[in-house]
Amino acid sequence: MLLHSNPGRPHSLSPLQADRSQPETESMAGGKMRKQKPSRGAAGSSNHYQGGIQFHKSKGQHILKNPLLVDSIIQKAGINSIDVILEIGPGTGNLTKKLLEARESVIAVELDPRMVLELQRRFQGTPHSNRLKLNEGLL
Ligand SMILES: C[S@@+](CC[C@H](N)C(=O)[O-])C[C@H]1O[C@@H](n2cnc3c(N)ncnc32)[C@H](O)[C@@H]1O
Repeated sequence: MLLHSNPGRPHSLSPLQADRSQPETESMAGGKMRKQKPSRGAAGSSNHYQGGIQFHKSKGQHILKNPLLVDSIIQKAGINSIDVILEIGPGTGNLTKKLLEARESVIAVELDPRMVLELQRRFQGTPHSNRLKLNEGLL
């Protein structure tokens, strides 16, 4: 979910909702995608993998695959460079990356420590890292 601080126009947009119109998603994180056979968890929810991370649908871990969809989310959110974005659940950071490239300041809160690690790996030492505040936790 994406929230941004535009005083005149409070707005939220859920990538999860946007994603449902797309086929099953699973790619595009920092490295190359390794395709593996999906498995079924004990609760019956299917999981899938990307770059060695197993995603849990029960936690809403549907990763944005299509860069055009990411662009469209950013465009529809109507954000601009003076906004501070609160991104709830950045996952592996595909949307985060585009936001940072668009010179946005991002506060990202992610409940899954594995994703937090992936985000740290992905953004640490990049030119954008000073505009990203990463927090592990539940919102
Ligand atoms: C749809 S995925 C993120 C997709 C991501 N935006 C992308 O660009 O690929 C949702 C993420 O939100 C996290 N999440 C779910 N509920 C949360 C909560 N209440 N607080 C923080 N993170 C949460 C999940 O662990 C998951 O990584």
